[in-house]
Amino acid sequence: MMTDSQLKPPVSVEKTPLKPPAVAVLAANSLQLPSSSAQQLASSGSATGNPRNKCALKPGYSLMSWIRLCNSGADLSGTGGRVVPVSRSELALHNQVHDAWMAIRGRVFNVTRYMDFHPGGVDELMRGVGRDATKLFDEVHAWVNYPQLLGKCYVGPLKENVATNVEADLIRPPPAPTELVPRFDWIQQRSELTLYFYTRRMANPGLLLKRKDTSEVELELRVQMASCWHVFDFKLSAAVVWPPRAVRVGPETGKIEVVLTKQVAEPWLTYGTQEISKLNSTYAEHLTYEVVLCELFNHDSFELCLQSIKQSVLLHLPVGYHLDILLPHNGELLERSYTPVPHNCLHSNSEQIDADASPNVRNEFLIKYYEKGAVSSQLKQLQPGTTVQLSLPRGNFKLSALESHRNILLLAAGSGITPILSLLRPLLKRQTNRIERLQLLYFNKTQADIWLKDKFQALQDSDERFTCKNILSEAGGRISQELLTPLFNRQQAETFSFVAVCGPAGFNTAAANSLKELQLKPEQIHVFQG
Ligand code: HEM
Repeated sequence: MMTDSQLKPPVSVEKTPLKPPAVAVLAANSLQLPSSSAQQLASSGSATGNPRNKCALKPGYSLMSWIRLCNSGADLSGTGGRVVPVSRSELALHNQVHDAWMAIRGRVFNVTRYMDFHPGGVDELMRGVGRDATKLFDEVHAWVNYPQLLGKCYVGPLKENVATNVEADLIRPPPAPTELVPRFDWIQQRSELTLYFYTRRMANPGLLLKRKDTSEVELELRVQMASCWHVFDFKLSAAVVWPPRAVRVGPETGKIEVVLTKQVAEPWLTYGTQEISKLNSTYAEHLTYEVVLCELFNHDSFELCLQSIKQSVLLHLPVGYHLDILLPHNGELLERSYTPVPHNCLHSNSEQIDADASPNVRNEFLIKYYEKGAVSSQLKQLQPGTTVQLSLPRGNFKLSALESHRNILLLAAGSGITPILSLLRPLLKRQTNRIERLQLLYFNKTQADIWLKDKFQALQDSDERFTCKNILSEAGGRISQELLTPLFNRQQAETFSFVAVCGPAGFNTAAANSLKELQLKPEQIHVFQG
């Protein structure tokens, strides 16, 4: 009898070879793993704990042993810690198993000591030595976090790249391919089917998952990358339970994982079939949602919870994106943009601003109402069961723009906190170029106006990198250059190098002007327009 762990998709059904879902989960400066994953990985030898690892590593060559070696002070680059620019002809000389260098994205690594630790095996790694292996590396596993794994093996820049800023090169995302179609993969266990989609690092993808009618085998899955949607129409081999058991979208890894429960627990020969198509940025669609909850949150705001009709749609927004809520009223269509608050932020028992992998069949909003506000005053009166329309997620926020920044300042005013809120978790969880300091200045009129005060306090208590300071206009606090100047002390190494701003138009303009006066460049500022 087959056990779950023995069930693997037959390779023949795939056009491309099956590759594992993989991203190295490593802390930035030193190679470290959270202890639970470290234990898990120590036994699997895979950078991700992925059980489908192809190559059995020799005893003593697990990921943990590699981390230990990296932290041992051994000279893994062979240059005694010096950074040495390397010409192509020099690189070509290091093409032996006992003397192996490899260039990836203009940076040369000495991979000699990594050979036996490489989960794909020595022969595979040897395919890239003595040359620029960027293309090959990306073809096999673009998601692997090589700067971190090979940090101690860095020899120097490839000479034609010497003129570039090497440090920036370390953290710069790979150039975006003009047309990147997410790569699909799948694995199964007796009772589960997991679909994987790989976009690219820092792609910050969005996801829309739709059950077709009430079908248990037909699913439409759309991956949003910037303004383009890649559509995967699935006809599964057999019925699955709706909604999925878990959905994980990695803004940083670019990996999407959808775990479906099979209605009948048995091995499948294949996942089924799929057709791929593309929708361009002009594509507009409205999704019908119903109100499940609409109740006061504080003296001038309310909470609105929307769920897709028959729970047939699951929506994960790219970080920093928003939706338009559309509401018919007196023959007109009222329309206003709102950013949902992170999943579980309002209703989890925990004080944490956090989310889990439970599928997002609901979207929750915190909305400030204005007595004379055409949209908010109408939305506030919605009764459970009423339907509204939601647009597809929109936005121009680029998570990758923050990748090279470790000290980030967030300026939010009033309800402008919602897009800022969506950044907290992805930034604090970022593995590459780990955040050092994330400071939120939250501007409100009075104490009573502050949203989610306890959650911010809890986050501050649990993560020393995060601080939240409330600034009240009733106490004379307001956005100004004087207020911001002390935060930009260029003598300090950890001065803020990126600022995200969201508030009413006047606040945004004042913040942007002050930041310009403080010599921040436009690429160091993102203003979410309210
Ligand atoms: C450029 C030449 C390379 C080739 C041809 C290559 C090939 C492979 C192959 C075939 C696998 C198994 C993946 C699969 O089963 O589909 C693999 C896994 C892996 N490789 Fe490489 N590799 C190369 C370079 C590197 C480098 C430079 C690193 C260092 C960071 C690396 C790190 C990894 C990791 C961490 C895995 C395991 C991924 C997982 O946990 O699922 N590889 N490689």
